[in-house]
Amino acid sequence: MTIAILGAGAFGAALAATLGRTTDVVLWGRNQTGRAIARLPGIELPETVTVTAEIADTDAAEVLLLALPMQTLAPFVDTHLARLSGRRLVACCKGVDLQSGLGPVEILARAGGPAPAVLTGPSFAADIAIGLPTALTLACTDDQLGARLQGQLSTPTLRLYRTTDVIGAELGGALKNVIAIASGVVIGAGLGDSARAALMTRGYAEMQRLALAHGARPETLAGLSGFGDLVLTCTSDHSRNFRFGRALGQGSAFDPTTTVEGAATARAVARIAREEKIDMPISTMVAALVDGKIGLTDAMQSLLSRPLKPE
Ligand SMILES: NC(=O)C1=CN([C@@H]2O[C@H](COP(=O)(O)OP(=O)(O)OC[C@H]3O[C@@H](n4cnc5c(N)ncnc54)[C@H](OP(=O)(O)O)[C@@H]3O)[C@@H](O)[C@H]2O)C=CC1
Ligand SMILES: O=C(CO)COP(=O)(O)O
Repeated sequence: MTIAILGAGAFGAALAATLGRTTDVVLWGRNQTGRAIARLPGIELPETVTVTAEIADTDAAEVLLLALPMQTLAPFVDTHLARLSGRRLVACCKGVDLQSGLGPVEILARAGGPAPAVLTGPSFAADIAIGLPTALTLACTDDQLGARLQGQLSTPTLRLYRTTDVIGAELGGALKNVIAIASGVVIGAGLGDSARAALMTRGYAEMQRLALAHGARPETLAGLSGFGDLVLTCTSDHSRNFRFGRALGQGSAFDPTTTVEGAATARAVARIAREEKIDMPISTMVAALVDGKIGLTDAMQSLLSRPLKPE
């Protein structure tokens, strides 16, 4: 069996590194030259991994993993619709499309074919790539197909759990990035670990509020793709979303070429919350902060002065 990975960034390359230990992999990057991965330096890919900039090299693969930043997924699918049509597709991105408000699986469904899946959960690319133990969620509405993918995409160090709750898995992965930015802001502004714990907990409450309103199951939010990834991303310096938030909190500069999924997702979530009248104060505040519509002091004041209420 051959697995193709579209997107030779950090996550795509990490998946290639681990999957290449048990199967043949084609890793495609639009600007890729040679085998070194610019966004995951120092990783040597196994010989079983073919690295290419020619997308036609992915045409024979049985499964296609799309490891692209969320806001590039819809234009990518539209551009390559004929090539993706009818294929077995797995989204490996976290976020909500700003233009449509859709998650990655609904976007992949435009290509027709078998039910698309999403692979999400707590994992840093660098950990996966060097074979540290990692557990992720594979969500697919078709459980038979999900079971097959679970087997095909698990490796001795990458353990996949399976669910049919695609909405829950997608929204957990998308929303935790927004809360991770907020956690970074709290730490960057010197507000302390207690404030971060409060924010993570209330952030989790609002993740559940939105996800359950969209039909997600509570146990999915409590699992790897929700709570698990929230904990990892809000507490680790390895997270780009956390570091971006910390820079905001410190008032320092941040490299604009870094992928920070939570920024656009915060805007999308703030709009959905407004339209659907769902109370999402932290995500709404992150969107306003990211867009420079509110300052840090006012944002904190606004969160702390909300009416007291039952937990
Ligand atoms: N990194 C991680 O630890 C993890 C990441 N993820 C998720 O994986 C997804 C991808 O992130 P990640 O790999 O880290 O991001 P990176 O920034 O490391 O890489 C993004 C890759 O996407 C490519 N790309 C961007 N736009 C396009 C486009 N329009 N067409 C084709 N290729 C494009 C970039 O190519 P170029 O370099 O040419 O711009 C780059 O190779 C995100 O949703 C992220 O949340 C999930 C779990 C872990
Ligand atoms: O999703 C991730 C960990 O599960 C990676 O987090 P960042 O995108 O914040 O680096």
